[in-house]
Amino acid sequence: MATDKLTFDDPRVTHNTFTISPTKTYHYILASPPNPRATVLLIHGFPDLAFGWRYQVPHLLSLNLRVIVPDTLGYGRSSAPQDLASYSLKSMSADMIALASHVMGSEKQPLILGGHDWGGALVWRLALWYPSRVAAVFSVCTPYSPPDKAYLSPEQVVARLPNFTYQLQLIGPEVEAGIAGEAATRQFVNGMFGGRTPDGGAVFSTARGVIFDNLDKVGQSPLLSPEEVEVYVREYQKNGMRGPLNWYRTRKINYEEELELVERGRGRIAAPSLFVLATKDNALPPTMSAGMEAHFDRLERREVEATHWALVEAAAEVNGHVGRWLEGVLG
Ligand SMILES: O=C(NCCCc1ccccc1)N[C@H]1CC[C@H](OCc2c(F)cccc2F)CC1
Repeated sequence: MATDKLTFDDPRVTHNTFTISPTKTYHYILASPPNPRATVLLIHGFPDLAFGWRYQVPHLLSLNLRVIVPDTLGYGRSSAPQDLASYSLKSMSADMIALASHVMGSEKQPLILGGHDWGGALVWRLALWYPSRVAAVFSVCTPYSPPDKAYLSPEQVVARLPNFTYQLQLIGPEVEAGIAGEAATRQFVNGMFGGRTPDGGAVFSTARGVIFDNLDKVGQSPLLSPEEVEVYVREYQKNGMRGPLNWYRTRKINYEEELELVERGRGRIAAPSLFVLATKDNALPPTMSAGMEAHFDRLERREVEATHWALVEAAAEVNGHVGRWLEGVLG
């Protein structure tokens, strides 16, 4: 099926803001059918935006679902607070529940969570922190990993998972300083979304992170139209890269906050869950999800032939898997 996608100012959606505190406002896209049977909250990853779910929103609308899609903390038209603690998964889980409660009001309809990449890591933690609020949860690309019983530094994680080596660069000052302003952001977006240099060079690799020498030679992304690249460039001007990169700087805070879950023996997800694996995602390779079903009561696993950008590259397949799974969940 030809996969319909939203434009940024699509008439089928509204753009809204929700203020949590004086320093924390979220911008979110809302798509509401007349009598929705459930609400889906979609959480994007790095380096993305609410706009990153543009191929999924029309399909979910067609299933008579209301869809809430925020720019997550640090991104787009949402706030990028200075304090690192605001970017912990526990803190952002509370923000997402507050946003969903605000939109759903007193309605007692099911809340379904969907995440991609870092948004996948967040929806798994939301299911742990708010089990009574979450009717079902799906993640594209990001497997579930239970809260750590012992602290592992980023360096120790990389020793175990070499595919995360790029995170050592993202935690540091280089990308925050080097990807600023329209030109560098345009090169970064084209490169992160598959653009290559004339001799086929990449702008990013999991082993090296951002390859700055290739930035000014990168061509057009094969996954985004030039107009879509300009959406990312425009939306990234307000906050820059500090907010997005802060998600990589909260390992210690996440560990300390999540000890509470370990102590209460809450590392298991009871809600109906779906994991959609991307066979060519070299940041989150298939090996990482081995054995994750041990932590679930009801996990469905599917896979799509795609790189990290499965939401775009395999939009119809992702929509098909999520749609069929939702029909089973909603009955
Ligand atoms: O860094 C991320 N995405 C950027 C990908 C950039 C890219 C663009 C284009 C092509 C390839 C790559 N994602 C994060 C998402 C959360 C993950 O942390 C949670 C976690 C663990 F810590 C341990 C075990 C499993 C687990 F999911 C860590 C990677």
